[in-house]
Amino acid sequence: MNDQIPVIAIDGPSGSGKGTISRLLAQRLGWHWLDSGALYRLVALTAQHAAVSPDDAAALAVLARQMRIAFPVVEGQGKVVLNGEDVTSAIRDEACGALASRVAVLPEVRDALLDLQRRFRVLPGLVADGRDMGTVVFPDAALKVFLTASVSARADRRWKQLREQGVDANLNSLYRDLEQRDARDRQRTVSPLVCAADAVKIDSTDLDIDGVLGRIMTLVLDRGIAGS
Ligand SMILES: Nc1ncnc2c1ncn2[C@@H]1O[C@H](COP(=O)(O)OP(=O)(O)OP(=O)(O)O)[C@@H](O)[C@H]1O
Ligand SMILES: Nc1ccn([C@H]2C[C@H](O)[C@@H](COP(=O)(O)O)O2)c(=O)n1
Repeated sequence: MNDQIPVIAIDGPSGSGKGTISRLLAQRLGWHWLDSGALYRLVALTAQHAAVSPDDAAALAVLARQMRIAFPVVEGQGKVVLNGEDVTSAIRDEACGALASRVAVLPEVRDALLDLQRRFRVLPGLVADGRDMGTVVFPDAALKVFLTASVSARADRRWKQLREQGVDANLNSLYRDLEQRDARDRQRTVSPLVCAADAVKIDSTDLDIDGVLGRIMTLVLDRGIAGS
């Protein structure tokens, strides 16, 4: 039974910093990391490659179950490999994120990814980030964090992130995209983005990355979830 293996669930809206914080936290603890959003992005990319409609729930679920995924670390960089192809950059573009948000509303797709996500729970522990880590996938997580930030702060961060990658993005359209994505993630009927009743809410609007990480590490140590 792997329910003895500790999980820290970090949920929140797009751009709140879940991925950055979870990766750093997993590194700090020496635990595994699950970026569940990457799985939905991989379904979206697979659907695009196979010319499957984002509304064809049954076909998408079949694709989701057939995906061969690996997360190797190459020269210190985490990579995402889908059916033998390096798709690390391809899954990160805004169009793929928007399509992922669409396929993620489908219960058949969510169901197809459930066991896959739970298989990441291996010793010594797992930091899992997404929208429903604390509510659906790991409801028994030792610590649940709901990370938020204002839409303006998130749009600004995304704009800077894209600029660093050499992508010329428009701040207003990023703001609108985030609002749309938030609405879809919060309003879907299955596993909507909600703060679990037993989650600790952290608003990172006025906190830097070290500030957020420091707060979570304090919770981890106070609760005796990990040694250091
Ligand atoms: N507290 C913070 N202060 C400033 N910048 C931050 C903070 N947290 C994250 N960032 C930056 O914001 C950007 C978005 O963060 P990240 O990709 O981790 O968000 P996310 O919630 O995982 O988004 P998504 O759900 O869309 O994958 C990154 O460039 C990251 O470095
Ligand atoms: N546990 C999850 C993770 C992600 N999604 C959906 C919602 C997002 O719009 C999309 C991409 O996620 P991101 O990489 O931006 O974190 O996937 C979800 O529904 N449940």
